[in-house]
Amino acid sequence: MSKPAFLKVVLLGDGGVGKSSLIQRFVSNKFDPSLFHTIGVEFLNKDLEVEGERYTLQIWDTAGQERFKSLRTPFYRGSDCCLLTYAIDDPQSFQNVAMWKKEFLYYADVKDPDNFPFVVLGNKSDLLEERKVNAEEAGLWCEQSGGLPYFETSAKDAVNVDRAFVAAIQRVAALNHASNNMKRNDYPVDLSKGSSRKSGCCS
Ligand SMILES: Nc1nc2c(ncn2[C@@H]2O[C@H](COP(=O)(O)OP(=O)(O)OP(=O)(O)O)[C@@H](O)[C@H]2O)c(=O)[nH]1
Repeated sequence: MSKPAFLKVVLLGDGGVGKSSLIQRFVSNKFDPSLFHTIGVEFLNKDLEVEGERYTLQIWDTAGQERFKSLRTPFYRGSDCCLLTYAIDDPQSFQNVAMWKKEFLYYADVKDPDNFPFVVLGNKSDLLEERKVNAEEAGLWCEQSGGLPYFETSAKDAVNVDRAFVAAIQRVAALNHASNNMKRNDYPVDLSKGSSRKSGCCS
């Protein structure tokens, strides 16, 4: 059996939007309402299978508070995907999603920023009464930012958390598949170049 593919996943977003809680829900299926702010960065691993492929995810939880910026940014490099998180009861955290995307792209130094697999999460969807960011507005922003997948999640009630992580993996897989296809599509072109060179040389 082939080894699982290793993917580094990083969660970014303002302090208190629920990044640690989402990871805890996804990895351990638990919710701890007394979680305290993350200091710096931490990571957890999770193995799972998506569409017949095995993956080991290394999920990086970062501290969203501004004072921890210099501690978290060195860990963005080498990420395969990034979950940009806000809380639906916190409009400032939604405004800051663009800033988080920019910060990630600046420090992660990715090859193809326009096609990097981001997924956007509007967390705390259980707080319906306190909602201040509507789903349409968030969906529109994602659409205008290159068609980023968007999920409203609740780490508390276990809503859409698995789906969001799986969507992130599928996005990475689709992009890898597209680039492999591109390499395969290049192949006949190279061959034909080779054969024309060859014929040039020998005629
Ligand atoms: N109602 C509700 N509360 C949540 C949810 N997710 C997290 N919380 C609460 O929000 C608070 C902050 O959650 P954390 O997971 O620590 O947030 P964080 O984004 O990791 O915060 P930093 O470590 O400071 O960056 C905690 O009190 C959580 O219990 C959710 O889906 N619904």
